[in-house]
This record gives sequence, C-alpha cells and structure tokens, in this order.
Amino acid sequence: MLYLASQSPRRRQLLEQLGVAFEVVHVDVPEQRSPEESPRHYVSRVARDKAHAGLVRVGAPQAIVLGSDTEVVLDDEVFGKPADAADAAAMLRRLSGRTHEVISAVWLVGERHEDSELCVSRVRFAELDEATIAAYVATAEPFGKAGAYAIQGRGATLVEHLDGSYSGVMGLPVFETARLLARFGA
Ligand SMILES: Cc1cn([C@H]2C[C@H](O)[C@@H](COP(=O)(O)OP(=O)(O)OP(=O)(O)O)O2)c(=O)[nH]c1=O
Repeated sequence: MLYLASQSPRRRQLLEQLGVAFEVVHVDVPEQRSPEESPRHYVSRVARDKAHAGLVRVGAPQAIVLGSDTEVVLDDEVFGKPADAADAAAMLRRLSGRTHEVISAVWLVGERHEDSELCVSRVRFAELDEATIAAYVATAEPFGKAGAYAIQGRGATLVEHLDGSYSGVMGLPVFETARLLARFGA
C-alpha cells in the first residue's frame, strides 16, 4: 500500500492524477535549514524526513511512503511559508521582477529501500507594485505556500514565465513522481 505523508490538499490532488491508490498519513516534521546546508540538500532532507516519519507512523511492513517538500529559492536564500502578511509582502517584494527557483523533492521509502527525485523549476515574476502586492496578500492565498504565492491560483497573474514543471511548483512534480514510482515497482 502507498501512503502520502502530507497534509497538503495540492499534493493529494496531484498524486490522484497518477491514478494510483493511496492513503494519507499525517506527519509533523520540523523544517529548519542549518546554515551550511545547500537549498537542494535541505529540500531533499525534509522530503526524506517526512517519508520516514510516515513509515514509522504507518507501522505496516509492506508500506511504501511518499514524502515531499517544496521551497522557493532566490540568491541562495530559502523562502518557506510566510509567517504573516508582512512576511508575505516582503517575500513578494523580493521576488518582483526576478527569476527564482522552485525546488521540489519527492522521496519514497519502503521497508528495504528508498529512492528520490529532485525537480528544479525557474519562475520569472513580473514587476510588482505595492498596490498589487497588498491586493494579493489580502486574498490570503500566500499563506501556507512557499514563497507566498500559488501558481495554481491568482498567483498565476504574477508569473511572467515558467521554465520547468507546473506540478512541481504546485508541490508534487507529476512526471518525476510517476518515474520514481515506476522505478520503485510501486
Ligand atoms: C510556489 C508554490 C508553492 N505551493 C505550496 C506547495 C506546498 O504545499 C507548500 C510548500 O510547503 P511544504 O512544506 O512543501 O508542504 P506543506 O506544509 O504544504 O505540506 P506537507 O509538509 O504536509 O506535505 O507551498 C503552492 O501550492 N503553489 C505554488 O505556486
């Protein structure tokens, strides 16, 4: 049986696109990057921690657990989920008129082995004025989203260009996840 170690409704929806049967398992993993840790390593590690926490939680010998993490990276700085409206506005100000990376890691763990995929997309934001930022933050869409935007929502109006995986930016890269599941024999 496949389990998704995630609270994210987007991840559930994207995994459903693959047509595989799965159940959701709730895990709570601390997300804290150590100062010397690269953004890619950090995203992978958190995805791995979520998968392993899920495996412990499920406790079934045949279980395969999928953990995933998504972060926005600009100038080697990781933008997670905004703490509040001021934080969301500050992130959007930083992303304005620039190209950032969205890194999504997918980690699968079973009783005997584990495997992963990393998906890196490049997203260019339009120049955002203060009124646009304030109006977007007021929609509340930035909350719970890495980098304070949702490409699948009103946030699409801020995105000038995407080079990479739309589903990866949303939280679970469908192509890479399918490839990983196939490799795993799941
Ligand atoms: C950039 C971007 C992020 N996001 C979301 C995807 C992730 O849910 C979230 C990043 O936070 P994550 O910590 O990756 O995930 P999560 O806390 O939502 O869910 P869980 O740990 O339980 O699996 O940001 C979007 O929905 N749209 C976007 O355009």
